[in-house]
Amino acid sequence: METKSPPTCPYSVTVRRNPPRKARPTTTAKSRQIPAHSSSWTVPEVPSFPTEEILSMEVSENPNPKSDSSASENLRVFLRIRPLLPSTTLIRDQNPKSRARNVWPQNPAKKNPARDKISNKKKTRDACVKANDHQSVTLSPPLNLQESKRVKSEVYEGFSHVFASDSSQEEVYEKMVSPLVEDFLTGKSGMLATLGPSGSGKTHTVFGTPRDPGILPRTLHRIFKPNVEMGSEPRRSFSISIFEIQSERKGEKLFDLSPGGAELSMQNSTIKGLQEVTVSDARQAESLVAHAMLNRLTASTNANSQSSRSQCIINICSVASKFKGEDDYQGNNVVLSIVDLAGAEREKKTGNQGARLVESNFINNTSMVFGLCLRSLLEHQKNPKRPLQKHFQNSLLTRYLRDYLEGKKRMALILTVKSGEEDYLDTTYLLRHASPFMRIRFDNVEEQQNNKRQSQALSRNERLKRMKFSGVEACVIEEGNANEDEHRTSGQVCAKEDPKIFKSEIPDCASLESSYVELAEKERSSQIWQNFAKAFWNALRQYKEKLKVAEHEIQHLTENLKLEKTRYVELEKKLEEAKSCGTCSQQKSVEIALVETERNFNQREKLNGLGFSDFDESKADLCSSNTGPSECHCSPQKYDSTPRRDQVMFSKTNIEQHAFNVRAASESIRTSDKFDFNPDENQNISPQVQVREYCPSQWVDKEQELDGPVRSLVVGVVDDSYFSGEFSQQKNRKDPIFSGSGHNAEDLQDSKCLEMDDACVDNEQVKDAPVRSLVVDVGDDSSLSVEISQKYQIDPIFSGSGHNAGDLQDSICLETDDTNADVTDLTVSSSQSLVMRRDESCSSVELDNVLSEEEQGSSNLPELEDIVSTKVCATLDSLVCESRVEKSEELLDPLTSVQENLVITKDSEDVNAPSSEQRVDMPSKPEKPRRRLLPASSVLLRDFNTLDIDDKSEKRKESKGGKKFNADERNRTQGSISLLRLLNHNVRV
Ligand SMILES: Nc1ncnc2c1ncn2[C@@H]1O[C@H](COP(=O)(O)OP(=O)(O)OP(=O)(O)O)[C@@H](O)[C@H]1O
Repeated sequence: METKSPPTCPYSVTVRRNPPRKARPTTTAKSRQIPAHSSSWTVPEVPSFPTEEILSMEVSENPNPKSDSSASENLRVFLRIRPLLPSTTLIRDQNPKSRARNVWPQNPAKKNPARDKISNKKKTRDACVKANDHQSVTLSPPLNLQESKRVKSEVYEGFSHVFASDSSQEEVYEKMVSPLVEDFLTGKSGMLATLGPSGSGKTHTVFGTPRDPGILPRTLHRIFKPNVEMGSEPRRSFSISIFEIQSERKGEKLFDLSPGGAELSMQNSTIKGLQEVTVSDARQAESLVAHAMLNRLTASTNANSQSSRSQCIINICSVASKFKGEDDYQGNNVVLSIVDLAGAEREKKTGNQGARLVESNFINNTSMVFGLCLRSLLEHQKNPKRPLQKHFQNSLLTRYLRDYLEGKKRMALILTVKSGEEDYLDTTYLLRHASPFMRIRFDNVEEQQNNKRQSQALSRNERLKRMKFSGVEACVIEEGNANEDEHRTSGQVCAKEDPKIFKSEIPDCASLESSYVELAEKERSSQIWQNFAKAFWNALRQYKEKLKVAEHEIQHLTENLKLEKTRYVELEKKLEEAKSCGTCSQQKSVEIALVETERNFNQREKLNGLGFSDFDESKADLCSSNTGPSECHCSPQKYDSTPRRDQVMFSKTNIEQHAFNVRAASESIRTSDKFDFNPDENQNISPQVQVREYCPSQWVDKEQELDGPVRSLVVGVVDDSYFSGEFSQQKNRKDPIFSGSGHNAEDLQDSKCLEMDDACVDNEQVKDAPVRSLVVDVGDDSSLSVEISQKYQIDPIFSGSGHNAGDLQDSICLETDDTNADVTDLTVSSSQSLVMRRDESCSSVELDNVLSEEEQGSSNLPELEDIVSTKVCATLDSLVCESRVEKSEELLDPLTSVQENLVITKDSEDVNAPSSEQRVDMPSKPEKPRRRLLPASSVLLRDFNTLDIDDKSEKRKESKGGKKFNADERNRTQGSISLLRLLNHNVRV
């Protein structure tokens, strides 16, 4: 069978029970069985948890119903003070006739009647106990005790009522017995017991005299008194049973005091053989009582001429009667008991001997046990942990009165005391021990007695609540118990062979008591379950709040996780982009490595595989073929403002020295296809070696000092061919590495002139070389760096970096085989036209800070005050060297153009270049200005934005353009664009 699982509830609690028992097949269970073919079975609705009902319930703090003070009743304790009797009365009491029943030996106190008489007179004079009010008395010790033992007066209060010595029998009845009688008539059982020393008036209070009847005759009169209010005589019948418990040598025995009574026996608080004499009127009752009094054992003692020697119990039972077929529940099994106890005696005082002494011991023992039972009950009620002692087992009286002494039935006590000083000890002993009994409580005595009616009178709401928490079974059990109790009670009554009411009373009360106990337990369990449910609900509510908080935290963490994921994705994207640009980064890194390589001498050797001395032109040429792009890439690293600022400072500091800084950077060498940018080819660059062209006649070499490795460019002009070389030298190193011609700087400086045989490279080979860059590096301390790019030896482009002219003159050594020391007029046509003129003995360089109109618009270097950085398109046409113009024109391609940045110090307009002879002696000059020459690539990229490559190249191409270069026009343009893009991209990155 396919069953559907109930829908999951997020806040449901699964409770696993023990393995289920096999339930009995009931009709209801069978009706709920699901047929196998039923496919449309729906999940029964689970009743919701009765939270509202649980929370609306008010659980009492003390679930014990017995603690309800409203339903409890304290033991009523009355005190009656016997008046001081005149001496005559005492003497009369001591009449031997009246003491006929007393046994020998007589009271020894009788031996001196005169002394007793005197003492009695004294007693009548003083009273030790006086009633303060209706509830308290003052006990005053006699004078002798006050003086000797310093005993002080004591006040006892809290009594239900204190009957003074002058109180009447009627008053006692009305205030003490009448309420009990009324309760008895209304169906409430009760008991009244007298307790006091011998001769204190117990018997007098109970029975009285014919002239002044006691409480019993008055009760009987009250019971059989016609009820005027009801308008008709009550349909009741009462029975009276009177028996006594007297002592014997082996123990106690019971005697029925009713007429024809005999010795009785007791079994489980039930007296067998006790006659219950049904009386119909007060007269019959009084007759029965009088007969009992005659049969009661009394004796004359020194304390009382007619002292009671037994415990007398009178039970007035109300027999059930019917009102026209209806049961009168109020009259069923109601008993009013009156107990006249024998007074405790002091042997010293009574002088009892023999049988009297035995009786006295029995009386004292019974009184003591009675008191112990009440004390135990009191202590048990004070501290429930203390068990209720079973003192009742020590006497027949207490066994019979067990329910009363255990607080299960309501009772009252009347204490009788004698007010004489001689009775002070008896009085104080009684008050000290019996007055605390007034704190004994009788809880729900009436509910116990009317348990049946209470169970039937349970409200419907309470039944529903009990059904919820105790289940239907509990309610059924409860009802079953009630029925059982009812049947049990009725059965006991029916099975009772003895028609006496007293025998059936005790079991019935026991059943009611048991029912009450069960009910109390159920009530307590109900309270416990309510508390549990409330606590459980509070716990669930707290867990629910915690769960909400946890869910909120989880949601927050989830959102954070999403954000982190998005960030991760973005970072991945960026990483991919970076990877995609990895070539550029790699390119950049290569460029950085390149710069480092330039500054590292050893690195250079590794890259080239050549030392300076091992330089080979062919290899240099090969390297130059790979260095074309590298020249384009090394620039971004040095294309910053640092060189410019250095130039500014340099120019300022060298104004007086007529120095000018010329910085020429060949930015774009477009004379060859190899200058097309290809970043993948950067790894094999060799920027140190550049062979551009052979200078036809002169060498221009100089060492440059930088902060790091020094790059200097040596241009050798040999006849009709250029030799362009670049060597590197580290700072403070005198062994620069020359690349391109195989000559070191020292050789160049020392000789100032390179022999063609040594430096010259095969002219034809050079002409075929694709690299067309010529860099002229001039100056010892100050240098002029000129880079000339040329393709096919036509129209070299001059690019210079700022150095003073004097140094230029000193450093430049342009020698030609043909026209050595001829005056050379070098003119740089640029925005700041530089004209270097050189006479025969020396070269002179003139700087004209005049911007050409053609390039003024593209000039973009207004920042520096003393430095004008412009793009210079220098050709050998504009750079006129008189002595070799012709040769150079023959060699240079007019169409070749190089954009140069020329930074010129304004103050160095006129520079007298030293003669060649002076130049020979230049190393001997003590003072040399500092030289600072940046590499051509750095210069190139620093002023990158100022370049106007395309236009000028186009113009120059057009101006000098021959048909030969028209074919390469497209390539050059693309190369420039590629270079431009590359530089732009690197600058942004
Ligand atoms: N309130 C009273 N007014 C007048 N006389 C009283 C009062 N109480 C007691 N008496 C008298 O005191 C005497 C002793 O009383 P009673 O026999 O009742 O004492 P008791 O306590 O019963 O003594 P016991 O315990 O020995 O029987 C009786 O003669 C009685 O008449």
